[in-house]
Amino acid sequence: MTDTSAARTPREPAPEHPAETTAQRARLSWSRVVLALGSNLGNRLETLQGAIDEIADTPGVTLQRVSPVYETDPVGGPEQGTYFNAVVEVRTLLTPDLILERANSIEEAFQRVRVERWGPRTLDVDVIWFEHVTRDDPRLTLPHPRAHERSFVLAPWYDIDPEAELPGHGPIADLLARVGPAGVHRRDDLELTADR
Ligand SMILES: Nc1ncnc2c1ncn2[C@@H]1O[C@H](COP(=O)(O)OP(=O)(O)OP(=O)(O)O)[C@@H](O)[C@H]1O
Ligand SMILES: Nc1nc2c(c(=O)[nH]1)N=C(CO)CN2
Repeated sequence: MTDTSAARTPREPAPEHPAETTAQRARLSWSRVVLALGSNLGNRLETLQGAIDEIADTPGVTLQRVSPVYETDPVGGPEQGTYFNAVVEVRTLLTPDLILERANSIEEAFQRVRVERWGPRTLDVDVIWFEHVTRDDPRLTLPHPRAHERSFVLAPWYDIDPEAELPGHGPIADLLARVGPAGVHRRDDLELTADR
């Protein structure tokens, strides 16, 4: 197929920046994205709320939905304390790479230190699903390569979007039924808020 993105017809508006192509401008549309948050060190609830506030403060990102909090048994890694997990849905103008960059910088703001794989952490922010995007890149795999088998992701996600589907794996309702409810407990006595 011929790439006609650089060819402009006389009726097409001039780019705002001389180097900006039609294709680049077309990318400025809102995408839905699901992010998963986890914490098992320090004040877990305060950390999750702080991360949500940072996400909401990100230019080009609007927070749509925040899940209930789940207390969950650690999966993998060394012996460690239980996690608080939650999921948020946002809409964004940012690219997947920029969303990952932002997720990593929010982790760093909460003194996340990478010591060992699946080890305890103050904050983990994973990109679970990015509308219309699948990719195999190890720096950013979409959807998240382990989301389909993680009840600590599926249970809170199901609460805010029971119809959601994971590309390549099917409806999250089916995935959640498959992994079962063991090790995840909804903490209805705790709340995260979208509007602070
Ligand atoms: N969808 C994704 N979301 C977040 N990080 C990803 C994703 N796909 C690939 N990565 C890469 O995975 C690397 C390790 O991420 P991280 O340290 O958060 O792993 P983890 O939380 O310990 O384990 P897991 O990847 O199983 O959730 C990151 O440097 C990141 O570049
Ligand atoms: N319960 C629970 N277990 C985990 C979690 C997590 O967020 N919750 N995150 C991990 C790496 O992303 C590994 N194991």
